[in-house]
Amino acid sequence: MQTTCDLNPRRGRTTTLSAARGGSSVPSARIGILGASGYTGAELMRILLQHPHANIKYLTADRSAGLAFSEVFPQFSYVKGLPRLSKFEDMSPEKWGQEVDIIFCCLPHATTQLVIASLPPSVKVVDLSADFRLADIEVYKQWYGGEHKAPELQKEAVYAITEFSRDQVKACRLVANPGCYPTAAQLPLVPLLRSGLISQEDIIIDAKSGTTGAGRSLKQNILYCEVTDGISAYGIASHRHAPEIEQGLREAAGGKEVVINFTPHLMPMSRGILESIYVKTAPGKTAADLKAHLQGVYAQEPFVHVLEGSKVPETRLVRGSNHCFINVFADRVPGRAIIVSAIDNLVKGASGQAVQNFNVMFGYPETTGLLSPPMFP
Ligand SMILES: NC(=O)C1=CN([C@@H]2O[C@H](COP(=O)(O)OP(=O)(O)OC[C@H]3O[C@@H](n4cnc5c(N)ncnc54)[C@H](OP(=O)(O)O)[C@@H]3O)[C@@H](O)[C@H]2O)C=CC1
Ligand SMILES: CC(=O)N[C@@H](CCC(=O)OP(=O)(O)O)C(=O)O
Repeated sequence: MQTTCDLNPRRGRTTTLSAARGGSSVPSARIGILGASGYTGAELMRILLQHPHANIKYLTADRSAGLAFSEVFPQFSYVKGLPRLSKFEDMSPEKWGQEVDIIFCCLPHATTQLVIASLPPSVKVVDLSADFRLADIEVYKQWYGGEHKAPELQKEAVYAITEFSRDQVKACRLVANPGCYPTAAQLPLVPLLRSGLISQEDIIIDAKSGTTGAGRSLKQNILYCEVTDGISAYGIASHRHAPEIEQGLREAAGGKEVVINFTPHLMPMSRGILESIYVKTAPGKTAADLKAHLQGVYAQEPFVHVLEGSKVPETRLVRGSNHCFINVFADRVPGRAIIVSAIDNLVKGASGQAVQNFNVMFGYPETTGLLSPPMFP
């Protein structure tokens, strides 16, 4: 059992563990968070403040640069050991690039590539934006509307849903953390395509998200009055997560082309992603076969759970946790199955998975800092 956990971001490079763990010292990682004043930044702070090997050195912001940490995040003001007056810095890697072992990039896409390219090569990176997710920079240009500014770095980036990529993550410098919708879709679909239990054709993903998915900056479409008491589809047939999901599914299908129908919806809730996914089963296979396969694949996984019986995954059951809940149901239509997948967009869909990847990169137990149970209701 751990007995001491110093939450002070300015602390030294080692964390003392208890005698029960052999009295050893495990090196802490010196961390910078770029874009720390947004939603994924706040969620990273919430997780890393409970992480025994996280030594948070720098937090950057744009509009909030120069503001006190406690002013932007009053919720953390009374966490023991946090200096209340520490301020958000501006983005000047030359000031701090030498003093961190890892940065988490929580910046809007297209703002990260040059920043990461300017860092010393010894600094590891987990990028939460979409800047390094698409392996083909032409596809990036088509969906993100501009040339990729760090094509060489793109080649070394590892797209990492942790459960599928541990060996590559261990060895890499730059992790492209997946998007929230793609995480909820690929966790059930990748094993099913790899095993040939479903067809790569006719995959329909009907997705719903809470408004934190859109970030913390002011936007008319996420104002309370625009979102409450209703549901709206957006990005119809044009959402940039479609090519990201297809990239992962194509690899799982052994390179065969996979084209999905993907429609996201905005829901009047702060957190959560729910996806109802419609698939065609392979000849002779049933929904029960799909479920049994996923149960086998995820039996030992700490964060991915195939629910028992006909229990239905819900966003409120995973809220605030790094868990993904999945279940598979037989459709009324012969030869088809319905998969339901739920995550918290800010945790398994962003900052939780980022910390899971960080743990793998630095050789810490993968669940470190991530074992808080879901908040309910
Ligand atoms: N929200 C979610 O559920 C998910 C988000 N992501 C991705 O993670 C990244 C962060 O998302 P999120 O936290 O929601 O976004 P927010 O809008 O909440 O936060 C963005 C952060 O970046 C800073 N920032 C904005 N523009 C610039 C700029 N030009 N230069 C430097 N800093 C800047 C902001 O500073 P300030 O506030 O001070 O202006 C803020 O700290 C995005 O790429 C997003 O697509 C990925 C998965 C899920
Ligand atoms: C509700 C909402 O607006 N969600 C965001 C997705 C958030 C996410 O995962 O996105 P990135 O690919 O930007 O990292 C969107 O649809 O653009």
